[in-house]
Amino acid sequence: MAQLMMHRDVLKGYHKLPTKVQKRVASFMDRFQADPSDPSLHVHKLDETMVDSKVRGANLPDGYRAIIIAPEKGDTYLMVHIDVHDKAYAWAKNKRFEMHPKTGVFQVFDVEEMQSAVAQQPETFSPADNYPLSGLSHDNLFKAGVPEPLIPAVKAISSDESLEALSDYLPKDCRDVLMGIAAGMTLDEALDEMLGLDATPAPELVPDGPGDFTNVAKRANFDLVLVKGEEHLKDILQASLEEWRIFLHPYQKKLVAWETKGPMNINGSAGTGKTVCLIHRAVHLANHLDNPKDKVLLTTFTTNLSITLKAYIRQLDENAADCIEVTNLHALSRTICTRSGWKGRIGDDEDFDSIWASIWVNPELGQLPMTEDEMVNEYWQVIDANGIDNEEDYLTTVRSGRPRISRKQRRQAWPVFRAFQRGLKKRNILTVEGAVHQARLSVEQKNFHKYRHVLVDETQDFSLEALKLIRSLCPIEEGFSDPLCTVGDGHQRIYRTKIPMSRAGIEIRGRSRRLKINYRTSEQIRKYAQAMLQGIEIDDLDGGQVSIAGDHSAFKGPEPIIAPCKGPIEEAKAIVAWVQKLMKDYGLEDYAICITPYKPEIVTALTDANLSILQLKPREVDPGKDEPGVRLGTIKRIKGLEFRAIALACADPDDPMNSLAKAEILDRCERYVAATRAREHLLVTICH
Ligand SMILES: Nc1ncnc2c1ncn2[C@@H]1O[C@H](COP(=O)(O)OP(=O)(O)OP(=O)(O)O)[C@@H](O)[C@H]1O
Repeated sequence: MAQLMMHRDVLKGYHKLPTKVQKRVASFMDRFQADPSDPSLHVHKLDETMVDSKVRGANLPDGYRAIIIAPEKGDTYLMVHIDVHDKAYAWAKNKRFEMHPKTGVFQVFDVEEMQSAVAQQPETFSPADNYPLSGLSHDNLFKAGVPEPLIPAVKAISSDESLEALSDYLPKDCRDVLMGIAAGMTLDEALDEMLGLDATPAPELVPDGPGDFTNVAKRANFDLVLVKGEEHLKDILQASLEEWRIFLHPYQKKLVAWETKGPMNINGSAGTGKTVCLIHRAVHLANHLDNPKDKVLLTTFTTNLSITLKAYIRQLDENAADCIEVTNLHALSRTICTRSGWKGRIGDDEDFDSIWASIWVNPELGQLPMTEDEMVNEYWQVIDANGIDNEEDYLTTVRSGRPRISRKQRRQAWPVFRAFQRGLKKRNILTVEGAVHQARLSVEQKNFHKYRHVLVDETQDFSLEALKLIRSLCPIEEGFSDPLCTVGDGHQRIYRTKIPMSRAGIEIRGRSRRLKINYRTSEQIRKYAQAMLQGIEIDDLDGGQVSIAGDHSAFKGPEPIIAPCKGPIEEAKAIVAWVQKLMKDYGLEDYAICITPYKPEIVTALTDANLSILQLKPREVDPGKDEPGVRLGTIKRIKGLEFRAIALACADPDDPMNSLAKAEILDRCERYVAATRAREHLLVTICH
């Protein structure tokens, strides 16, 4: 029986096709797979007009045509395009559709188009000295996945500008590998890190010639999915096509199924598909559980993200979802404490203020080594965050990122901290971190079970205690495979200073991998956001530094707009004008636009302009297209969300955006997080 694979672009454009065409394509699937030569399907050769003789046309209603690529070997066919007759054939005319004989990746390319792009390169692109791509031989370019007919054109690339300009004409796999090499990787490193491919792929992964599409699904495939029939097509398309469910990058696929003996880590800048990887991995592990009683834990730092993940897991695989517990760290800690017999509650600011107040008025309070405010800060940042409950641990703890204090000062401070902890105990309350600490002790004392697999998102924001809790919940001592997978990004740490995972006994050395292709944000916004953190050493979550070499976005877009404004009224006006332009000129819906942080002047100006608004509340899901309104949210609230357009309202003279070099690292990272929520459009208002 024949197989029919569909291209990502066909599926992406499916809902825009006339209903009659959609219906015919759906019924076509089953009939074609039963007999591709069935004359009622009207599939015909187009030899004379097409550069590639494998191209076939299939008649659809209303003058539409599907472009189908027939194999030269095997019986796997590819449906790669649908449009009205003339447009469909014009699209296919000069293209070639081939499996790369070395990398085994399916590629679509147009030699003529590439050659004319090379000829039209501006003279301002002067060749760089010792440009890494210039040194590559014909054979190595072929090994890098460049299609043979494009090699002469690629040999003409001699600067980053030229690579960037020609990247739109290269198949994306070889674009990614070439970008890796241009950023300083060796060819083998680039194949591994940009594509997830071994330098010498296993023989079964290499096609038997460029026209052999057999086993495409098992290879490093970006864009093709095997559609088993009409029902399967419906399932793939659901309400709208969610590309992340169907089309993983080959490197993401590799990480999803990577079998490890110990904890593994995935890092990558914002928007590189870490969470997508984690969701797929959770489902993959749930589908391979040996014991039906075993459970997978998927946890996050923020409540908002855990709500989103729960929905995504169900969307991906209903059955697997039953074996996956999705919860955020604090809810998890509370559950463990309660199930282990604790009957208290988590305190709030009022409780804590009243305990501190009782300490400051105690006549026996000795001399303080710092101000009261500094003492309170020290408690939350050091004692609470590290789960310290005795003086010796406080004297020896590493206080990274905190102002220096002597051992004598620590000794003087400890009785105050002990008094605070006694105050908590007397009232039978825990701090949030205290609950994490109690939870860890409960698990270590075997009052709560371990999970078969644990997966963690937003690990960069976990405290040492939280990391220790995670460590205690996964079966590392038992020697089970894939005990823990952590995901995080040092660029996005907005709650605390860095803590190497090894300090919590989580050893990821040799099992840490980095994703480099940004799917969310245009290249222009990615570069702008990255520059906001220039000069800051970004860690790999384990005490090392990350390299952003080779990082790039999957698509391009307009440059971010920087608007200097004199005061909040002018800022609000600039934002309203920008929102109106996006809606009028780019057809953006109001719910696809978000303003952060927001101020009363902005709310008034939007309302006066008859624009509806929706304030994003903590712990409530963004209703998306179901509820209109320009979104307004704090930076912390919009972490984990994404929008087609973001306005970062930073015109207040005190906003860190106006003096980035002097700003606190956490503030800079917050602004990085906000900017990278934007897919296509970014407006930044700054102080004039
Ligand atoms: N293989 C893929 N194909 C298409 N889209 C993808 C793919 N992987 C991820 N995406 C999309 O890219 C966006 C970012 O993905 P994701 O949230 O997983 O990234 P992330 O690295 O976790 O981001 P952040 O750290 O900023 O939260 C999402 O819209 C997601 O659907």
